[in-house]
Amino acid sequence: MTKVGILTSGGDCPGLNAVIRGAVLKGTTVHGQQFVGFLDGWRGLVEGNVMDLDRPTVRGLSHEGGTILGTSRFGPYQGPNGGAENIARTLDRLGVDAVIAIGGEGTAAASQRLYDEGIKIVGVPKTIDNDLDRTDYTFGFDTAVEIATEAIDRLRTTGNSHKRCMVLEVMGRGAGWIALHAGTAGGAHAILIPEHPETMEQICAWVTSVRDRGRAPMVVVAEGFTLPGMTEVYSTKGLDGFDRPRLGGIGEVLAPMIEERTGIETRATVLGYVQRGGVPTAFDRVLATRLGMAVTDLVARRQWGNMVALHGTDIAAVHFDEALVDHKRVPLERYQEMRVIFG
Ligand SMILES: Nc1ncnc2c1ncn2[C@@H]1O[C@H](COP(=O)(O)OP(=O)(O)O)[C@@H](O)[C@H]1O
Ligand SMILES: O=P(O)(O)OC[C@H]1O[C@](O)(COP(=O)(O)O)[C@@H](O)[C@@H]1O
Ligand SMILES: [Mg+2]
Repeated sequence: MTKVGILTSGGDCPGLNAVIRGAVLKGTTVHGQQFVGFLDGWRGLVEGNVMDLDRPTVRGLSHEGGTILGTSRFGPYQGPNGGAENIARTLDRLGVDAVIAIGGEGTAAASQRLYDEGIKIVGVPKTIDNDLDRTDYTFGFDTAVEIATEAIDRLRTTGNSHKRCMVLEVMGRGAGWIALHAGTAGGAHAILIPEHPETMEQICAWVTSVRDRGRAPMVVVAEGFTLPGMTEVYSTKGLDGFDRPRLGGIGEVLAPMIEERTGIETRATVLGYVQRGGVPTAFDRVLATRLGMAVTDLVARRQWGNMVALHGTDIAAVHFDEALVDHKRVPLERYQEMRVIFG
């Protein structure tokens, strides 16, 4: 019987538990596989820290946010027990034949490296920002868009009451998908994303034209947005575990600038981690469940070095290295499609 170890790595997002449940249910019933979970991402694999995963453990999990396995930004090459050789020994000791790594581009890069060094590993793509290439959507993104859209709807009523300009900052480090989708759904008057800088003059022109029609302007900005002339993303919170700037706060920077230049009272709201917490939407549960089920097929077929992906409505297999060539950013045409109705 094949024993499979599952781990969740990198930032969490709603749907991770549904992947775990999908994998355990299909893996045990269809492929006769047995499962354990590595605790806290790669750390559990490196340190050999596992929990059993069987049918009762995953009961009712698909609607639960977060990950029952825990996650971290610990890397598989970190520490005295890190590296492919040590990991192979640990897997041997635990009787684990294969690894399923659920994570984003960092996790996929680490998985690719381990695969190159002989570890039997497959993956499931995860990113709240929806910026992993070679998969149409990632689970968690739809939930984040839903939460951000509700925030826009709520900010709109208070903005209207006070005739204020409301700025909502959402996640999106290098890709503005959450801002674009939530801003579109919520009817924002301007959507600002990392891929396409806009000048302060243009932003204020949109805001002013909305006010001149007697409406309260709504601006949605992704945390990775930069104004022309800014050489770095806005960050005041130091670096994360992988030496990237911790983002957040560009909305608070823009609000007083808009107020000063337009004379319109402006308030900023940073949505932050609310976007990543709680119950996944039905769409995300379905996607996560299907990906979890499909990744057990990769194990059964011994398609090491691949991750599952959504292509249209089908689940496909994609090599880690193919998925890592590019980030999936918002194309200019896709942004311009909405930009024509800003203001
Ligand atoms: N190129 C790499 N080689 C080895 N390990 C990596 C690499 N990139 C990321 N990692 C490890 O994988 C962890 C997860 O990656 P990270 O980018 O934080 O999350 P995500 O998988 O969500 O993108 C990182 O904290 C790091 O320890
Ligand atoms: O504070 P943390 O956990 O590092 O996460 C914050 C960052 O992770 C993100 O949510 C993106 O992560 P993923 O795309 O890997 O899900 C960014 O939008 C945000 O800047
Ligand atoms: Mg990453």
